[in-house]
Amino acid sequence: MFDQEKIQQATRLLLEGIGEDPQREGLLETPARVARMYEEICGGMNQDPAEYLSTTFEVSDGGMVVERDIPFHSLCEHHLLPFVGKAHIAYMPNGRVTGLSKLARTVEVYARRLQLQERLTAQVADALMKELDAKGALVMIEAEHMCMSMRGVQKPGTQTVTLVKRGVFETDSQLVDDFFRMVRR
Ligand SMILES: Nc1nc2c(ncn2[C@@H]2O[C@H](COP(=O)(O)OP(=O)(O)OP(=O)(O)O)[C@@H](O)[C@H]2O)c(=O)[nH]1
Ligand SMILES: [Zn+2]
Repeated sequence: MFDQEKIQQATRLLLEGIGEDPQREGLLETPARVARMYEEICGGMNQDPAEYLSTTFEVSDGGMVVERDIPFHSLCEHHLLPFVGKAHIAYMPNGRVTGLSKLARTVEVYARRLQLQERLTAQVADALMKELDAKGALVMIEAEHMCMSMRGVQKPGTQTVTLVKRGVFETDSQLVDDFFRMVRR
């Protein structure tokens, strides 16, 4: 359950911790804004992708489906800073396909949580396998982590690329080559 009051208290403490005065005019509403913001950007925590992926349509001869360049933002669980990028999804249907928007919605469900990029990538692939009973799924995510850009090692522009293959994509390298051609144009 999302606790708006706790986030507000924590935000006031955070402001004090960095030497700010939570009572100054510009900051008075900040705890409430931050609480609303977290409820929004962590809104995937109470969602299950099955809710979306249950919308399916029959196909008799379904080839690979690729949705590329799905923009997303998530929060790294180590620093609570955003990581931002694009997800590319492929799956091999098993008699049924889902609605195109549902692939992007599945990314949203898992991105709107505290995450590791590797886990996000695997969770999307596993959801497609389970909920669509797909013959295979492949998810590639490219993202820039603000915790590497704004602080710490300070390497803005660095892209982290993660890839998870399930089912037929684990054994059929031709399919994986096709995916890369489709994603890279
Ligand atoms: N594998 C993985 N690591 C991540 C992700 N997001 C952030 N990290 C890393 O998590 C690590 C945490 O390392 P720590 O040494 O515990 O924390 P830190 O002292 O803040 O690390 P630096 O970022 O190197 O300053 C860092 O190397 C981050 O780059 C992610 O999605 N996946
Ligand atoms: Zn981080």
